Amino acid sequence: MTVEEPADRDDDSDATTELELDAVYDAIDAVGRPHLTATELSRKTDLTPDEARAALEGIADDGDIERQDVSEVESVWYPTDIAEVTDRERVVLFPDRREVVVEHPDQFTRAQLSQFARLQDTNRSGGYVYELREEDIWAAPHESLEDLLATMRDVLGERSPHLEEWVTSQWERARKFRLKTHEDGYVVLEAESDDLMGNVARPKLDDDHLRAPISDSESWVNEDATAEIKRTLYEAGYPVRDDRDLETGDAIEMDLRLRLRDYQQDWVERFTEQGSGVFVGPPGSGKTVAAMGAMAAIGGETLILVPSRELATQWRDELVRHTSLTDDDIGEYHGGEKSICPVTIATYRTAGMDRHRKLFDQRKWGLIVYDEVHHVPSPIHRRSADLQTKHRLGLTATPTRESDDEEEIFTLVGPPIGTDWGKLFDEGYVSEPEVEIRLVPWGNETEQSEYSSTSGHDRRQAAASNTGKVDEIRYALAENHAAKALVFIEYLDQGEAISEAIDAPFISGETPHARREKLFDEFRRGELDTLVVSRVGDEGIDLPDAELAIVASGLGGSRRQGAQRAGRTMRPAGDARMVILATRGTTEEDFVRRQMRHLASKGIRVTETEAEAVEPPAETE
Ligand SMILES: Nc1ncnc2c1ncn2[C@@H]1O[C@H](COP(=O)(O)OP(=O)(O)OP(=O)(O)O)[C@@H](O)[C@H]1O
Repeated sequence: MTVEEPADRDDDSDATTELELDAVYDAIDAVGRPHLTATELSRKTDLTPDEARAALEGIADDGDIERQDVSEVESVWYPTDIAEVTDRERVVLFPDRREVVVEHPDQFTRAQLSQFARLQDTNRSGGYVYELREEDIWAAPHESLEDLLATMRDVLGERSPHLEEWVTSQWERARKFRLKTHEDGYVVLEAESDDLMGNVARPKLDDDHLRAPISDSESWVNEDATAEIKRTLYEAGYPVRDDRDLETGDAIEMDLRLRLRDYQQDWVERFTEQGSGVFVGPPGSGKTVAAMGAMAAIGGETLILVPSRELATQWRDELVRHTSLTDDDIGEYHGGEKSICPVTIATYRTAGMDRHRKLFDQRKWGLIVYDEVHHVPSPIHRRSADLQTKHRLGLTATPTRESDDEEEIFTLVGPPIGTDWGKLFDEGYVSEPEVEIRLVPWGNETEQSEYSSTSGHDRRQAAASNTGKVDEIRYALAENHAAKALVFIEYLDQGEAISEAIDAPFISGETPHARREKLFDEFRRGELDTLVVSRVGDEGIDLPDAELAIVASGLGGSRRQGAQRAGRTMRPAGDARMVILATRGTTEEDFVRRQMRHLASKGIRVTETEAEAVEPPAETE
């Protein structure tokens, strides 16, 4: 069969046309089966059949595709590694729904997407569905609209004028109002236009917020109501930029004793430029050290807010260890101690109490650091968000709270910085945990019928306490026999039972402080390789590092705990693994899947397996 060369073809044109391997994969996709003929390829490209055949031969010479003669005149061509086509990352955009479906996204793609979209769903065959919402664009950590659009085009692989128009309007919407300090020292709310001030701000804010108009687009505001003003306008769809010029406290001389990693240096630079922000990174990724870098860069009096006294002591130790500060420079302010110094560490609870409030409010802090900042929006801690400070820095691994007021954190404290977890995993600063959901059968019929006949909390507890999980725990421990393992449980009696079944100590909120620290130290020193822990391990207490976390029950009421527990195995040490047990066919299974979608949206690899009640593998020496 001869194929006429098209008349307009230049006679000495080279017949073997350069063809991208991707174009072959696209054509294979299009024909819908894992191979194609040269004729089919020419139909999907602008090549003649002869050119297509010559191009395929060229690619086959590189070893990327193989040829199979199927008749005298016809051959089929197929990828050497079929996975190259089936597991290839593919991005499909639905602009009208503002949805992005990604097949097999790689780590970096997921990290990029998490900067301007939220993961809505995943399916078992590696499909991820992301949605772009207003608040995602408002909170995007990019410095300019061009940077944000560049990231989007990089991920989407195409330009969508319709979508970009919407993103631009949302980006601009987040810059319609700002708070600033007038040269005479009072605080002003400035709108981009008279209409916005007249039709949006003034109707929604009252005399407690606005003292008096200064012009048609500016109002003098009540300094103590700035957090309220920001929240009210945010809820009206207008995030407020906070450019107030607040004094820093007395200068503090402070040097870091360790070199900041490049990404930490980048975080600190972006923070000092922006004036506020939240370092979002996996546990163990160096947020605390980066915060010390910010303290040294700002050089003003610093208030550090933490969720518990244990963490206050830990911060003091880390500051003395990593900086030139001495114990005398650092004060602690909580139930146990009341001293205010150039660097003061206090608990959220104390900072939220009226009788202590004036002490904090009368000081012009140069910097406030909110450690575990996902605490701030809850009622007790919201008050601390009003404290006068020039710079506001949040630290968190999980900017999501049960009530989903993630945006609150970024409104109250500042935009996210450093959400690209992909790079942190790639550079090995944090070992990416492998999170595995294991669906476990019931231990016996009685438990299953108990579950079916109960509801609410009892039903959840029945699924969580399924004794079928004990075998699976033994199996997981035996599979990872060398790893140091933490077994998380939700219910105390389940903890006792598992502790006995696997002969490992059980630590709960009822364990005396001294015994708890003793067991943690033995675990850290390797004298113990397995501990069973209750919610005491969620946060506030610095759990020892572990390579394996088994969540037998209680991913808790929130995604935060799920991520926090994943974080326990994320320390930059060896292969971090997290196994989550859920009783098959119960609400626990659905619940766990939802938790894991959140982790997957932050770039963590989540897989799912069916656990069969089998004998644990024999111990290998
Ligand atoms: N630039 C650095 N150079 C050397 N070690 C570092 C650096 N940054 C962090 N580390 C070490 O890595 C470990 C984790 O750091 P850090 O406590 O800052 O992480 P984190 O994100 O705050 O952890 P968590 O979320 O659990 O609080 C610490 O032992 C710290 O000393």
